[in-house]
Amino acid sequence: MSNANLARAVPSINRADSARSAAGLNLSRVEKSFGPNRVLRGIDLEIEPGSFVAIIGKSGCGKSTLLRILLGLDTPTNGRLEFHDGEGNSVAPDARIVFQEPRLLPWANVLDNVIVGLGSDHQKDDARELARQALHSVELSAKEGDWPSQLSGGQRQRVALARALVSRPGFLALDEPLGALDALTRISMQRLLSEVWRERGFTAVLVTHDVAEAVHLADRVIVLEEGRIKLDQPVPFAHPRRHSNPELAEIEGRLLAAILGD
Ligand SMILES: Nc1ncnc2c1ncn2[C@@H]1O[C@H](COP(=O)(O)OP(=O)(O)OP(=O)(O)O)[C@@H](O)[C@H]1O
Repeated sequence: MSNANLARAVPSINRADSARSAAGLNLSRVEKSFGPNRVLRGIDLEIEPGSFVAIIGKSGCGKSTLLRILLGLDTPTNGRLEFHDGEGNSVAPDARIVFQEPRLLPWANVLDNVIVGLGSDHQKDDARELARQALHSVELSAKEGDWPSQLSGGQRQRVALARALVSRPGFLALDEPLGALDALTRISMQRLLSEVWRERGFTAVLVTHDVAEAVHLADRVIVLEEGRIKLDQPVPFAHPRRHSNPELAEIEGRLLAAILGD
């Protein structure tokens, strides 16, 4: 069973309405240079629809550059990438991103901040309903009328997650989304992120510096080194995962050794 199918086999959460829109992605010999600086040096990567992939590696190895290319925010110098539906059909990119900083509008309340994620082509009532569903997914329904300044850091980041999810994207990029949170909030956000991913069924690509977080959330962890894939490590365990699982710790050790070159 593939990792994505293994995740889908978890019975407790219904993915039915969302898995149909999950997008897969193929990258073929993707390279990126900034002047003489060769940042990505030939990335071949297949990401299955509905899977959760984490990208880790030392600072400056090209993680954010790769994520920007996946999202179409930057173009590769060479190579190609293609979103697909898992059945051989190309699909238009339908991707959203969550950054380390929540980037909320300070003059809009929580509900309106989430509605922003829909763009302008929705009826008002429809938009409010979709935003309420997204807030429910991140367990923030009670705060819909609050201002961003009234929220904790973790709550602000949950609003940012709801804003990214409100349009039900098939592909979600996460660029260190939990990096600014304290350790305990971070752990509870990891649990929430895992639940939301299983509930909504999008494809997730997470850039993180936290190896334990990568192993806790992802089906597969990619170690980048100097713009190349050094290790492509499956994490073949069903969700939800316990942080204390010794098998996860073993994979974590393997990943750390790859990053540090031990
Ligand atoms: N717009 C840009 N113009 C020039 N160089 C860039 C640009 N964006 C990234 N780089 C360079 O690309 C390299 C990789 O940067 P990137 O942000 O992808 O690394 P990273 O692995 O995400 O690092 P970190 O973990 O520190 O966030 C760095 O040498 C950086 O200076």
